[in-house]
Amino acid sequence: MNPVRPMDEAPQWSNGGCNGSWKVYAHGVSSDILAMMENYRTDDDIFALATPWGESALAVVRTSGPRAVEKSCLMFSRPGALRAVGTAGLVHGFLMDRLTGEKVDEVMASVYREGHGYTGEEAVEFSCHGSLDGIKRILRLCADTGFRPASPGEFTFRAFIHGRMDLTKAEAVQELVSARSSRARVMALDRLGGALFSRIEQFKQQVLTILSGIEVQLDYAEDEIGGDTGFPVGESIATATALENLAASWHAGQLYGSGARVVLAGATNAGKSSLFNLLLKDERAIVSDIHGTTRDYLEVEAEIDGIPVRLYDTAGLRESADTIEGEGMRRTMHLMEQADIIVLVKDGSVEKQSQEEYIHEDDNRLIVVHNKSDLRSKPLELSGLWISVKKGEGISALVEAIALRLRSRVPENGDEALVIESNRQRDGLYAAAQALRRAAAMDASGVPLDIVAAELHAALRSLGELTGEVTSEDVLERIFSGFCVGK
Ligand SMILES: Nc1nc2c(c(=O)[nH]1)N(C=O)[C@@H](CNc1ccc(C(=O)N[C@@H](CCC(=O)O)C(=O)O)cc1)CN2
Ligand SMILES: Nc1nc2c(ncn2[C@@H]2O[C@H](COP(=O)(O)OP(=O)(O)OP(=O)(O)O)[C@@H](O)[C@H]2O)c(=O)[nH]1
Ligand SMILES: [Mg+2]
Repeated sequence: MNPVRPMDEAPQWSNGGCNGSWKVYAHGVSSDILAMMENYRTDDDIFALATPWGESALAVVRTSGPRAVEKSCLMFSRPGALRAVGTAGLVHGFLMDRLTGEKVDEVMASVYREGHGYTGEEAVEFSCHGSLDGIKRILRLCADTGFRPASPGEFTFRAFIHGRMDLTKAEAVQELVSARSSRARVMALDRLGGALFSRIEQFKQQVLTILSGIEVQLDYAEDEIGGDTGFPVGESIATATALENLAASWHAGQLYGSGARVVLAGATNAGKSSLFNLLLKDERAIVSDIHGTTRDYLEVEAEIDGIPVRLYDTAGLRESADTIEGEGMRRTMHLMEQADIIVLVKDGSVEKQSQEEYIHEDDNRLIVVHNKSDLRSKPLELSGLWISVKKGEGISALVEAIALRLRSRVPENGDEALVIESNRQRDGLYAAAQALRRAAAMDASGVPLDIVAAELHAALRSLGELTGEVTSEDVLERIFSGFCVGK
């Protein structure tokens, strides 16, 4: 066994950040759904590091559960002061190891009583000094005191179970944490504030109105055959269209939330690495006049005109017998396959380009740029943009072209101001819209109203699943397991 362990190795009950996979097994829990859920229960007390695993000014260790205050008292120097807190309050004191009498850290404890705070159950948060060893010690103290390490998203899960938020708000919490652009953050904050929830409630009301109109007819006109059923086709189609518009906002949500892949590719020596450096305003990539300088690709997170992008500098494409260069080119081809935009950089100072056989110029993801315009007295009348990385010319036009191309891939979502990000929400909205369209089509072809009504119930169910009013354990597991531990 290697006795040397890196100081920053995450302790066993921390996943070292987001998207870890803790497995904690439930034994006998309250409601039906909870009983089915493997990793989440609400009858015990949980703890987690809520801040990143790393040295920091402060670190927050949070706890929650029916006996969180009582348990916290066991490891706090001023249990009386903790117990005396009303609905919520802040107490200064020391974390102590009861068994050894050891003073573990000086902290501020935030106390929330049942019915208050984020989770809506008893909770105590400790703001500690952010040293790695200190954090490790505090997490061990929590475990020794009888708290259980939280699963990903378990605090938010509890907030949902205790009715503090619906599923659209819970999803917004994680979308807010992982927002990669200010637009994505603002949109997530909007959803956290209930904008999406209210919109869905409005849709539900519309469907309910249609449904109640039908049910009146079902009750009173059972023996009437044929004729106008009075099904509101116009309203149904209008609601379906509005649902589809909101669903289509997913594309914008993805663009601003997850971003796009922009790959710089082309012949060797064209100036890809030079352009990469210029766009990042940082000498990240090696530049030289030797063909085949870049071999391993470079990858950097950037923002282009408010859109988060992952920018790649790749190995140049040319005929080469060098096996390492060949591997680099194979990786370039792979990145090009996955790209949202390929900026094809050509050396504008030479006639014959080596990349031509590797790239289909009719690919609609392609933006062609001719570099080194400074070496030509008059640029050739070629399609594509002319730039000079050396002189910094044409760069803003290129950036604009990239942003424009990315935005053009996002369909219009009517006058819908809301934007969604989650695939689940998109699918649910489309499902509801389809049910409404089916209902309208059925009515038009003379299908009996009670069968038409079943489609409207299906639409309501899809909408109810979005807020979590109707749910199943696997939906909940899927949503919360994608969260950070500690959120
Ligand atoms: N320390 C800390 N900061 C945090 C969180 C947290 O859990 N703890 N949050 C977690 O993500 C977010 C804030 N979410 C929260 C939501 C409600 C309440 C709360 O105590 N509500 C009061 C009502 C407040 C009011 O009336 O304005 C209550 O329930 O009594 C606290 C945090 C971001 N910052
Ligand atoms: N005159 C001129 N030279 C440039 C310009 N841009 C890049 N160069 C030069 O062209 C050479 C190749 O640049 P790189 O950025 O390394 O080219 P690359 O496309 O990354 O090449 P590989 O990594 O080999 O595929 C270097 O000597 C650069 O200084 C430009 O706009 N004008
Ligand atoms: Mg290069």
